[in-house]
Amino acid sequence: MQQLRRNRRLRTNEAIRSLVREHTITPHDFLVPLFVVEGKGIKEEIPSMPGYYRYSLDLLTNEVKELWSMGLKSVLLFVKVPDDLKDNKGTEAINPEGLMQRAVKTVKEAAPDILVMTDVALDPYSSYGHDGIVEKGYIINDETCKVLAEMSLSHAQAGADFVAPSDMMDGRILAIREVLEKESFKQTGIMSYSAKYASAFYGPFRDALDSAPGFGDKKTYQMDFSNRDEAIKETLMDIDEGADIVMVKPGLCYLDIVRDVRDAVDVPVAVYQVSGEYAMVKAAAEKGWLDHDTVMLEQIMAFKRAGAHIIASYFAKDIVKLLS
Ligand SMILES: NCC(=O)CCC(=O)O
Ligand SMILES: [Mg+2]
Repeated sequence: MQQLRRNRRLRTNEAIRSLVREHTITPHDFLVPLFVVEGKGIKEEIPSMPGYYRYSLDLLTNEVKELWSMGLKSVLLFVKVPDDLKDNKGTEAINPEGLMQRAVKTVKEAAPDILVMTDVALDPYSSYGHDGIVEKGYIINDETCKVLAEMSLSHAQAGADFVAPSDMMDGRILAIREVLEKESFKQTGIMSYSAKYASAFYGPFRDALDSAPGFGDKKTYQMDFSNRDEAIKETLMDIDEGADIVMVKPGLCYLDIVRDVRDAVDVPVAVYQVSGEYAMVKAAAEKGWLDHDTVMLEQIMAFKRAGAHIIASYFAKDIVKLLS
């Protein structure tokens, strides 16, 4: 029989390949994580994240302007808190003059139309390096939610457009939503880290913020990486509690979860390509074992294919430079 269908006709050259391409990457896909420190004139490279930096507020301004000029219109802020300001309750997290609150204002001054999201979790503020208040070695849930709600309100008052709770306490989305509604921050959004797994891929990030847990691990609140169905339960509960955007984290090992969530929900889905994923590519490329740019592109495209609407990635600038 004569062969009538030949799939390779659609791969003949770049023109036809681009004509039939199912997914594309644009600067609008990205949420750019930014690490902020106290001080002046600081742009320090994170040792386990080559090419990624912590900025003091004065230098953050230039970075934000550059992102904006590249078409990167959304940032996600993290702060590195000095040790002497850490305690069990994360008191510094709700200081209206705290580093996060000042960072929000700095970013908005540098680029007034940029979308500012703030990390909401106690770990950078916790003397134990945990995402909640510790009592007898256990991270207590409901008391922690109250602090997270106060913290979210404080970020909204500083000008944050979205708060992004990354802690995995039960019921924190509802606690945050109620406080924001009551205090007339009805327009402030919540991007929930809904399905966040207890992962060793967060290692370099904990170096970046000096936020590694001082005892134990995070398995009593973050998800077990053996579980798939549980991600849907977590995600649907957060949507019921008022989450505007949901997230799966980490990224590459969890593409099945990204697709499951995308098929199950009617809100935008974000994925977080975490520090360890970034570090692996950088390290292999440095050794000459992988081609940095094509591997980076292939991974980012995998997130789009899996169904992510939003990609939080340390590669955002690299990608935009490569595509332009
Ligand atoms: N809440 C942020 C993290 O837990 C870690 C992110 C990363 O490893 O990039
Ligand atoms: Mg949950």
